[in-house]
Amino acid sequence: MTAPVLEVKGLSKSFGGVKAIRDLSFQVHPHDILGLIGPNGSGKSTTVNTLAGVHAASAGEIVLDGAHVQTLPEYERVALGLARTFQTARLFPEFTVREQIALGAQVTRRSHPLSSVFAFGRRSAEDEAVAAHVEELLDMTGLRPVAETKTGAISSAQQRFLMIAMALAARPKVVLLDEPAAGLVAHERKELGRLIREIRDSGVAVLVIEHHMGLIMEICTRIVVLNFGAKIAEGAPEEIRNDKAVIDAYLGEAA
Ligand SMILES: Nc1ncnc2c1ncn2[C@@H]1O[C@H](COP(=O)(O)OP(=O)(O)OP(=O)(O)O)[C@@H](O)[C@H]1O
Repeated sequence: MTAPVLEVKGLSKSFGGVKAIRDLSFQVHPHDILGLIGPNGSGKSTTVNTLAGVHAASAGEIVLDGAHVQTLPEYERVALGLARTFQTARLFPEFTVREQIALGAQVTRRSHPLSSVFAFGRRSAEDEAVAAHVEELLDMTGLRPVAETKTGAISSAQQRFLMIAMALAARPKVVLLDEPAAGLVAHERKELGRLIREIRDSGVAVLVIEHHMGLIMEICTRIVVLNFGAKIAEGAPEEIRNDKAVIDAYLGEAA
């Protein structure tokens, strides 16, 4: 088996007396779409925020492609290959979709973040490479028709796809998707499922938190289930669907 691209070992996070994550361990491999599910308040968001560096871990290790990152700030984790999306859109409404995606690439760049979009004199080879990647991402995420539209004027579904494009612009090894299907209707969810598989096929491992069980069961290679901050099950979608502890804690109500 290939080495994991992301390894979480004994991770814990407490907020005062609240133990939001308890001794959590799992691995994400390069070809994984790993689902992280569980009831409300089970610790999913805290896990993503602790992996991304928004919260400092109380204990445990986070190993990204062999490097311990648990003490690094958020932007350094992004630069090392851990990108994420957010539950709510964080966009500049006056930027066009193309400009906003280019902004997501800035962590990988030495020159001005928008020099691949605006003509600040001659473009460097780096600018050309970023601009070409932005064009690929416009096609991959289906945002090409709104490339010149301001982000404040696109639909909320398009904003969700845009956040994914921004995360991918940082050329991550792993992308953390935080409830990407929230607010999407059936055909948009189908498109999202296609995109997530394409992301994985392009060599970027995916960790996805999602409440929509249809999508999770359809796209995930493996699923980790949390309850009260602890892992109660891990396995393939079929195993999780039939796991008694998972049905009792979560699927009974979600199904
Ligand atoms: N900043 C915080 N300060 C104090 N407690 C927090 C904080 N963030 C989360 N918690 C607590 O940690 C526990 C886990 O919350 P978390 O938001 O991670 O769960 P979740 O599984 O993402 O829930 P949901 O599905 O509703 O988004 C909850 O008891 C929550 O109240």
